[in-house]
Amino acid sequence: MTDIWADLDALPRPSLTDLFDADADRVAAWSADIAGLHFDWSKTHLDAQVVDVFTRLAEAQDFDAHRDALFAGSVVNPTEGRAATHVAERGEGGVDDVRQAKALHARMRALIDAIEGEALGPVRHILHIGIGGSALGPDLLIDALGRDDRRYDVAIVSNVDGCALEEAVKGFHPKETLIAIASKTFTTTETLLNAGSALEWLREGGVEDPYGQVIALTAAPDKAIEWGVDETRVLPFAESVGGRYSLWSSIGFPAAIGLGWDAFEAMLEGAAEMDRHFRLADWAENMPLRAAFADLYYTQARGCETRAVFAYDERLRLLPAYLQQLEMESNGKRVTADGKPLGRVSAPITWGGVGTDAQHAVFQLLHQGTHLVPVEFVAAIEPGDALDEEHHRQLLTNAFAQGAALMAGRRSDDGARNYPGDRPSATILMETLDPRTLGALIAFYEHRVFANAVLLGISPFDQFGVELGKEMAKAAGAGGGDFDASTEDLIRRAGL
Ligand SMILES: O=P(O)(O)OC[C@H]1O[C@](O)(CO)[C@@H](O)[C@@H]1O
Repeated sequence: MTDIWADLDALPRPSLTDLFDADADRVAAWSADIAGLHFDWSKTHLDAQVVDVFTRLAEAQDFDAHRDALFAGSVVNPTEGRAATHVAERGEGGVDDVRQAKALHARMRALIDAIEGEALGPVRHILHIGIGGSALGPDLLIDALGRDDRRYDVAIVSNVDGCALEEAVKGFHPKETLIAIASKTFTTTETLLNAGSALEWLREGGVEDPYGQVIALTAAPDKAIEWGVDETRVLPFAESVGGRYSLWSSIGFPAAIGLGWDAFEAMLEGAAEMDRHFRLADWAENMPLRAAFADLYYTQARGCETRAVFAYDERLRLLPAYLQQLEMESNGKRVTADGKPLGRVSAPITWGGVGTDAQHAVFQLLHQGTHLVPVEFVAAIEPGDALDEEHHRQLLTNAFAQGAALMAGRRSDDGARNYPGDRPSATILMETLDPRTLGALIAFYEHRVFANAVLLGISPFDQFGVELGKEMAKAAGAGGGDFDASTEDLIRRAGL
């Protein structure tokens, strides 16, 4: 293994323009079309030699066995001793997991039918309360796909800051609002506090039986029932579906009801198509694996501490936030799956924004700063707007021009006007942004995270790093805890 990393460091470092000059077919060689998505990794520094080193790493890390285990529903989360069955939600996992996921989807659909049939009274607004993986996925789906023809007003509340809940219910009528409490564990303090306050809002709005307007989306049905949700309105999902991988399960309820069941199913099908690609494609053509090679090349060989994702599509403005949790909570680890020090850097910091806005804010650093930041552009060929086509033309030309400028740079004797160039970017171009393609896109990112984890020997499906802060917040809230002088002073000043 040591040899592999040493070999990586010893590789020659041709510039991007050298790589293009040396291979007339570079674009075709480093591009792929999968599930309605075009992936162009040609403006990265991947070449045959880099891939060769990482192929040896994949062999040394038994990549195929890990991937098979993921799709078989075997234990791939060793620290918690469980499988990760998000692929089964798309029909691509072990037989029993797929059967269970289908049954639970059927239950979700039946409840949606009942809600649409007004079995729970008239519903016009859906208030989804959850945080992290129980909010970011549904939020992304609804924001991206439900701009024009949302069947219900859907608001997603996560922050414990009461301003978030107050804002969310503005314009909602309590008697026509359904509350969906989304929490895998049903113990998350922010979610339960928001849920309690939402019930109070219903009560104050004249709803006689507020619990009658509440459903739960959870892997802990007993806890939801204990909290007061009627058993018939609990939509369970499997414990083995990780929070940040859960939008395919009942956590996706707001998308399934807000966009319609057909859209939800199309999203699952798009993800399944990407699953099949990841499971079956040879390493040389396997896009999530290839992207992971590039990710690792930049973090391990080029010292990149961050990577930036820019959606050149307003509908995907929540994508960077979604990816932050997916990538950083999964692979932001300092030990290997068996608890030994990693001895290397792990996941880069994911950040980003929306184009073209970001060009006028952060691109200065990308073009001329001292940090090397691999950039990713995500765009759709078909416009989402009905305005003059000049809008979309400018949107796409800007995205493509940024990639070109990062790579080519421009020499000048005037340092301030010199663009060094040779800065990498990758582009994902969708034919059209629809449920199927978005499902495939998200599944691509999931598998890329998994491939990165396997190559580094990390366990991507736990998140112990978030526990300590939660415990200390609880202690502080309960007036206990043994804090440092600074924290004690802040607590005192805030009158807590
Ligand atoms: O769905 P839950 O159990 O409320 O947890 C919410 C989020 O909290 C985390 O555990 C991190 O704090 C995430 O992994 C999860 O998505």
